[in-house]
Amino acid sequence: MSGAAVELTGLTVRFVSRRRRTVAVDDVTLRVEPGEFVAIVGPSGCGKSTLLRAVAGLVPPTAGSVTLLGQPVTRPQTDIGFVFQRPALLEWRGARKNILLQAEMRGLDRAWAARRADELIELTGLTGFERALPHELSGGMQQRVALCRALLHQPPVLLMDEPFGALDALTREQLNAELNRIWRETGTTILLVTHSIAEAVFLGTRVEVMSPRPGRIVSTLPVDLPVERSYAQVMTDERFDRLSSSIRLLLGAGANH
Ligand SMILES: Nc1ncnc2c1ncn2[C@@H]1O[C@H](COP(=O)(O)OP(=O)(O)OP(=O)(O)O)[C@@H](O)[C@H]1O
Repeated sequence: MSGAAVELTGLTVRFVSRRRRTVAVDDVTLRVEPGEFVAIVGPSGCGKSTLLRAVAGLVPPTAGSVTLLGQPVTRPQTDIGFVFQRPALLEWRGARKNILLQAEMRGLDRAWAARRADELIELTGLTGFERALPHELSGGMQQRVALCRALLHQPPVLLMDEPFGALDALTREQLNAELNRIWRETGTTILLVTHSIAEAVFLGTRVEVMSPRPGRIVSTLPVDLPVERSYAQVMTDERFDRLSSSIRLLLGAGANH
């Protein structure tokens, strides 16, 4: 079927080494429409990162298939954006130059890339810190730089693997609110892996809950909250409580197996 931003069909990923065989992802079928924000939660080691890596073409499926914008994924995908838990910035380059690295690697038009970098710097509140080196930036600001770098080439799909896991709770909330705005303003399709139930519900248009390894999708929960979200509003919304409790229950139930 065409039209999906990402489509996984019976995706299974098995790792085989001399010592062990691990089924990291087991028969996952998932369709993500353009513009959706899908949050993926699951117990540690259940295969969430492997699933994202399969979408990026960094891990080949053992069985099943992955398509990105209707095309089969058979090699590392260069059009997508990827944000990891650690920002992985070059220590000797300022914020703006770290963002522009993406343009240099892709040979993008320099004037276009410079304008785009400035837009993103403004969008993420980094104005005034363009020349600051990574060690002069807070963890939250470093992650903003990584986000700008991932968005520079206007990827249709952004993969995020626990991007705010290393940040303190307040910075995390602030970045969640910013990510909600960036997602709305750019229309990017986002797949986010997170350990935080609150983050998943706050950001997602739906939450996919995975089982302990071998990772399967045990439940899909649509998030029936307005597209534009503020923490203060969402945290007091009874739909947030209801969804969070359901997810907690599903994760707890899974842990007993
Ligand atoms: N390249 C690899 N080679 C062998 N085994 C791997 C490889 N990558 C992941 N695994 C194994 O696959 C399983 C799933 O790992 P993965 O990192 O996808 O889980 P996760 O849900 O993202 O974990 P966490 O939440 O702790 O980050 C783990 O048992 C892991 O040891």
